[in-house]
Amino acid sequence: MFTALPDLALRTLGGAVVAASDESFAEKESLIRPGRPGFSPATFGSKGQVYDGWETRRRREPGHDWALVRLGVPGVIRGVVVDTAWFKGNYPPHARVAAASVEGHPSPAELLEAHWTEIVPLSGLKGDAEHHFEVTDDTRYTHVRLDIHPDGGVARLRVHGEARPDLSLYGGLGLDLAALANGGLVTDCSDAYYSAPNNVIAPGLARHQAEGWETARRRDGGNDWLVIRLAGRGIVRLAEIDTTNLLYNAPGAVALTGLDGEREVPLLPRTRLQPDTPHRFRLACPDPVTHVRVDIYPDGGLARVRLHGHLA
Ligand SMILES: NC(=O)NC(NC(N)=O)C(=O)[O-]
Repeated sequence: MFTALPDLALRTLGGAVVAASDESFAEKESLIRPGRPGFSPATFGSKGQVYDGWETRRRREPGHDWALVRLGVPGVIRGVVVDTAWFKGNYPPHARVAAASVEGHPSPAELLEAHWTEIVPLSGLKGDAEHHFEVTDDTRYTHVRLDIHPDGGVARLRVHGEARPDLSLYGGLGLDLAALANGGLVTDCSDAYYSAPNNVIAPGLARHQAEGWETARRRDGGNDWLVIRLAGRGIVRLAEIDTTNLLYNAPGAVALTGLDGEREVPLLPRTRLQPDTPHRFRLACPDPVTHVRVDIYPDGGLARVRLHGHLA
C-alpha cells in the first residue's frame, strides 16, 4: 500500500504549490494541506461557495488548468492520490500527473520549461472521491505537475514515496539520522491505531497529539514499538524522545536498540519518561547501525524521535 509511505508534497514537509494556471475560486495551496478536506454547505463568500481545495474558474476558451508542486523532499514516487472531496458539480472530469527532476532553486518559468515525464496518464475522475494511482518509475523527482481537464476543483494531491535527499551537503557534518527530510523512514511498527508512525520523524514540533504517533491501549501485557531505517548507516550520539502533547497517554518508559544486519546493539536501556516532555539522552555506543528500534512501555505513542549523529 503506497499510502503508508510519507506524502513528499505535504506542506509540513516543506512542499509548495509554486504556480497554477488559475485559482479564481479557491487557493492552490490547499492541494498540499495536511488533514482531510472539510466542507461547510451553503457557505458563500464574495467569489462563490467556499471549498477546501484548489478550484479554477469555468473556462470559456480551449485549454486546461495546471498546478506545479515542489516536493518537500526529493524522492522516488510510488503513488499519487487525486482527491476531489466535496467537489461534486465542479470536479474536473480528467486529470494527469507528470514529474520532473530539476536541481537548484528553479523559478516557476524555468519549471514550465523543464522536461516532464508522465507518471499518471490522463485518467477519468469522479466527483467527491479519492483516486489512487500507483506509480512504477524509479526516478528521483523534485517536482510534480497536476493537469486537470478542462477545469474545476481538486481538494488534495498526495504524492507518496521514498525520500532521497542530497546528503552530500552534510559531508563531515552531524545530522538527524532519523529525519524524514534526511531520508529516514519508519519501516515497521506494532500499531498505528490513532496516528501514523512516520509522524515522529517529520520536521518541526507536533502541534497536537494527532501530529505524533499514537497507539491503541494495549491489553496483552506486551509493548508497542517502531523501527526507523536511518538516512544511512551511522553512529547515533544523541536521542531526542519527545512526549509533547501526550498528557495522559505517554509511555512510562522507552528503550532504543540499534540494528546492523543480524546484530542488535543496545543504544539506550529501558529509561523512564515523563508526559508532555522533550527528553534528550546522550548515547555512548560507538557502533554504526542502519536501523533503530524504539520500544515504548507499554503503549501510548510519541510526538517526535530525533537521532543525531554521523554517517559512517
Ligand atoms: N466555488 C464555487 O462556487 N464553485 C461552483 N459553484 C458552486 N455552487 O459550488 C462553480 O464551479 O461554479
